[in-house]
Amino acid sequence: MTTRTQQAGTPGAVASGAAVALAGLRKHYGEVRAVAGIDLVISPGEVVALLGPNGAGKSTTVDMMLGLTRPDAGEVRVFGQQPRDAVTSGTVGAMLQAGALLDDATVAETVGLVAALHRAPMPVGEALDRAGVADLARRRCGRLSGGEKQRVRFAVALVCDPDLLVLDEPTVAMDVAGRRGFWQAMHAYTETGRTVLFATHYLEEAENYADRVVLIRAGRIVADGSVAQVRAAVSGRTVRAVVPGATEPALAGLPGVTNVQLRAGRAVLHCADSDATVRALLAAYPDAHDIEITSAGLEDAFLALTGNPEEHR
Ligand SMILES: Nc1ncnc2c1ncn2[C@@H]1O[C@H](COP(=O)(O)OP(=O)(O)OP(=O)(O)O)[C@@H](O)[C@H]1O
Repeated sequence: MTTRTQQAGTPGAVASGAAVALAGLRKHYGEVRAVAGIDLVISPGEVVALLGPNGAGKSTTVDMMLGLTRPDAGEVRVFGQQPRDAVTSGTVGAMLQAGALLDDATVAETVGLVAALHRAPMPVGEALDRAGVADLARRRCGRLSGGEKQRVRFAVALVCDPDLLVLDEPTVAMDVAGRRGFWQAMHAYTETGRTVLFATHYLEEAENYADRVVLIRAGRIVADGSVAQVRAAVSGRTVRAVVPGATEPALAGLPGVTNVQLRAGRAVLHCADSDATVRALLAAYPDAHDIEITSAGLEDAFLALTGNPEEHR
């Protein structure tokens, strides 16, 4: 699996040109080690899912990225800026789980207030439209459902027209239709080349909407790559084929093969690198046929990589 993490703790790793650069990031809360050394570089235009079990350190990482929590060690840059500067300049927009909304303000007033704080906001109407809350513009925030509040928080994040959107579990409290609408809106936004980092528990959201998945366990990154790479890192892939004339030792010698079973000419090859295996298989056995390649789901990968978490010490 390709790993895109940077050299641990190197200040130079908060590299130029990156949308987000985290280097050697650590955070304790008393005895609890919430983040235990995270190095991560996100390029402009990437859509990245931060996945991990409860208490893995996702929110703490996001908070440090936004300047809401100060790291004990390490560095954060967002488009080359300190997190707080990036937030105040409107370079980054955030949608947090518990982002406060004023009960007595209407939706349009709420989004307008945030727009007024920024130098180059998008028109309030456009932010409401994009977030799918234009029909709620005159409703007081105190009278919104949980899912509607989430969409208003999305409009608040969008209105500063940020280059980077940071979303902490954005679809919590949304129903199926709300979730679908939310991701359609997100997709439209990312098509404009913006960078998005979202923390989620929903594996299918990572699978469907992220270019890249970063898996966190006990405050550390345990996998980083495309969905396909993260899946393959856990279990590899299985190649099944009918291979006339093959023997087990010959198949075991093909590149990328970790295990072979051969029965009645039908081979089952467990592979660390199925692309290399299939190329070599066809080169050595041009008559091989009925080839199938399967991989584990992201859920299998998630469970394998995030099981047995270490103590938070
Ligand atoms: N303000 C705090 N004070 C004390 N401990 C905290 C605080 N915030 C987080 N923690 C602890 O730090 C660890 C990481 O928490 P964090 O909220 O970052 O995880 P998470 O991956 O976002 O979890 P979840 O998926 O449950 O939201 C947990 O053990 C949590 O209890």
